[in-house]
Amino acid sequence: MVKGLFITFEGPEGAGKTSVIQKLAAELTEQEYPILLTREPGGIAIAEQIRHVILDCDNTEMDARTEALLYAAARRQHLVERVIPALKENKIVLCDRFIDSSLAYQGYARGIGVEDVLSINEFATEKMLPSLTIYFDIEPEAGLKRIAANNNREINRLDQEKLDFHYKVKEGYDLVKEKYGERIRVVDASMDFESVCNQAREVLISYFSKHGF
Ligand SMILES: Nc1ncnc2c1ncn2[C@@H]1O[C@H](COP(=O)(O)OP(=O)(O)OP(=O)(O)O)[C@@H](O)[C@H]1O
Ligand SMILES: Cc1cn([C@H]2C[C@H](O)[C@@H](COP(=O)(O)O)O2)c(=O)[nH]c1=O
Repeated sequence: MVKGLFITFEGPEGAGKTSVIQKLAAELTEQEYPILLTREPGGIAIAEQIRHVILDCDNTEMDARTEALLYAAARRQHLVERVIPALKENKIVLCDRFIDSSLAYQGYARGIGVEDVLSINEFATEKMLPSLTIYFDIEPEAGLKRIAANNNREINRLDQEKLDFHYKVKEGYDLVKEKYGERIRVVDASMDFESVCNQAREVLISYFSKHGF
């Protein structure tokens, strides 16, 4: 039986998801919450290899459906190998991106269709969804500026898409928020780092206490 909490973090490029989750995961672990921090695509060896194929290839001509299938394949392996076993051990799994990224990026921004991308992902996940998603809300240009200002961050194939694409990603997320509003909480990610951490921490702690943690 699956017992823990499965919580995901979503948003456009450079919204601050990774930085905020890393800080909060360290704090919450210190406070003895049973946290597992992981990411998509990746988190385990096979999925990290798939990440490399999707994001680090020189081939800018990767077919949109191939891309969608690769994300779904990485998701499947990560779910069965890492997420589900941790949930069975009653852990709180914090995952940097999940299915909503596929719906926004591949389904909407690439133009494959949100319903088609949902359907291959339902096959991959056997319809498993997170119970809570924290959405980092920021204008695409502001997020991209943050990435450009950080010389240490790798720039991947999707970061390099035109600004238009990133605006479509945001529109895709708007559809996702309409469709799954009951599990999605929005934080204002345009604020300074400490304020964004405070907003996300508040959502998490109140969710944990409502769910027996
Ligand atoms: N609130 C903030 N204000 C200013 N800069 C920030 C803020 N949060 C994060 N940053 C910086 O912005 C950059 C992008 O942050 P981060 O990698 O955490 O974003 P992300 O949402 O995980 O991006 P991506 O999904 O594209 O990997 C980093 O250089 C980080 O230090
Ligand atoms: C899970 C997932 C991710 N993406 C995109 C979003 C980002 O451009 C990269 C992941 O890089 P990050 O630095 O770890 O955020 O992949 C996507 O298009 N579809 C997905 O399902």
